[in-house]
Amino acid sequence: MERVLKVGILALQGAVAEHKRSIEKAGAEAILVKRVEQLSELDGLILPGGESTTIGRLMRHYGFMEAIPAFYASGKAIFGTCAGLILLADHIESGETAHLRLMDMTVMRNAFGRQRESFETDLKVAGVADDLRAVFIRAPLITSVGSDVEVLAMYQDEIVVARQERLLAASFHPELTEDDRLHRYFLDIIKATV
Ligand SMILES: NC(=O)CC[C@H](N)C(=O)O
Repeated sequence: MERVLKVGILALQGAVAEHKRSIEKAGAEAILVKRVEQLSELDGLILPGGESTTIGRLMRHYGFMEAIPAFYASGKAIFGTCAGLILLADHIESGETAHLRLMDMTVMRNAFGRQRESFETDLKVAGVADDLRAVFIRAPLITSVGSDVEVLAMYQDEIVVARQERLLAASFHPELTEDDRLHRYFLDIIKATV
């Protein structure tokens, strides 16, 4: 029998409980991660949405800036949503947010401006769904990607879901809907690593 995957959710700030619920619904065990020592028991890690500057500051304080790249280098998978996507990026346009520089892409924070602070839409996500429900809240955009990054979804000519090997990034909040297909896709990425 397949063992149950253990997926950590970085629980320093942000939409933590919602990701826990989605991961459990998708059939894996969710572990709230507050200390770097917990990473060793995980098969994969989610960086949630929230406030990227705050999360980045706390990550630096608690040693995650070194521990998460080491976790990735050991062959594990990471999924960043919204603020979590910002934290994965190699480069952030303007601003001094501390970030991990793991994924070869440039992002712009709060890219939709004040008029469209939050909205919902259905997205076609390659290999995942033709109509994934996506909730955007003060969302970032991916403004450019390197050659190793696969673009999985666009919204009005802008990149909103991308993957680089075992890194997955979405600019919206997949954990705020009942639609858990992107979490299941992440579990499939993890399964290929264990
Ligand atoms: N919902 C979110 O995660 C928003 C991200 C937030 N605007 C930031 O830049 O950190």
